[in-house]
Amino acid sequence: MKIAIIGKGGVGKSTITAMLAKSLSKDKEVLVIDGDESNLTLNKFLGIERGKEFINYIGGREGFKKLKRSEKLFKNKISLNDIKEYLTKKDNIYFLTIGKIHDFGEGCACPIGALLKELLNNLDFDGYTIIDTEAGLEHFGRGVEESCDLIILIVDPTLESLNFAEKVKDICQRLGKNYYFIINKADDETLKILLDRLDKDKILGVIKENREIVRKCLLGEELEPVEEIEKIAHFITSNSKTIPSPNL
Ligand SMILES: Nc1ncnc2c1ncn2[C@@H]1O[C@H](COP(=O)(O)OP(=O)(O)OP(=O)(O)O)[C@@H](O)[C@H]1O
Repeated sequence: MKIAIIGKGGVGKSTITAMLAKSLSKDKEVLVIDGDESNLTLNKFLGIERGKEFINYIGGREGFKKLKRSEKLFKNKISLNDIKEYLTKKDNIYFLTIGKIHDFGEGCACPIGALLKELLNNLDFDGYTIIDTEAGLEHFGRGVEESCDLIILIVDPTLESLNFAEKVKDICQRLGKNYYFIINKADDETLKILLDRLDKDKILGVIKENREIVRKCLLGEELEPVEEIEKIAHFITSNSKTIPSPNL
């Protein structure tokens, strides 16, 4: 099962990816894919070393430029064994980083998005794959979610997140993709407003504003799943073959 974690900048995508991965890994192996070209914290939240960037598999940016437009990046299915030199692992969790922007004038993130999409389309892995996407909606434009089974939008208490939720609902319904929201960082007052504005049957869970998460994130420490994440993971594991479809 492939799960894309999406949302505007800073809503808690990496935080929730890490906690959800830990929780789901009690059920099956998990592959966490860092598809965000700028953020360098996800592996820390998982307590895993960062491995070699997967973009090197196709010869880096230079290799990507040499590919013909119509050329498929992968001719066959890709197993974890095929890409093992790029993976790091701890307990039941594998970690893969697609690529990062390292330098001024290096170029856009298109190769990273294209590689991620092709990898997901060809991935042969029986566990849970969780993709921490870059902030914003560009990944939809690139078709990264093409092969994802579930899209989880992280919503924080901002108007921008609510607008984002409308757009995601519209795109997912047109694509026939299963989508849910997780509300993050809300307090009692803002939660009431969010619950009023979002489709209730699409809310997977609510993670309240949590000072311990703030402290651990600031220190770059490993995160342990909060109770609400355990409940969300339980919902996913017990519905993994039949996650209810959106009302199209
Ligand atoms: N439940 C929470 N309560 C309070 N603060 C939180 C919570 N979840 C996340 N945060 C704070 O939000 C910050 C940003 O989280 P995170 O890096 O996961 O966001 P992101 O959406 O992945 O960001 P980016 O868009 O930059 O990739 C964290 O460093 C943490 O301080």
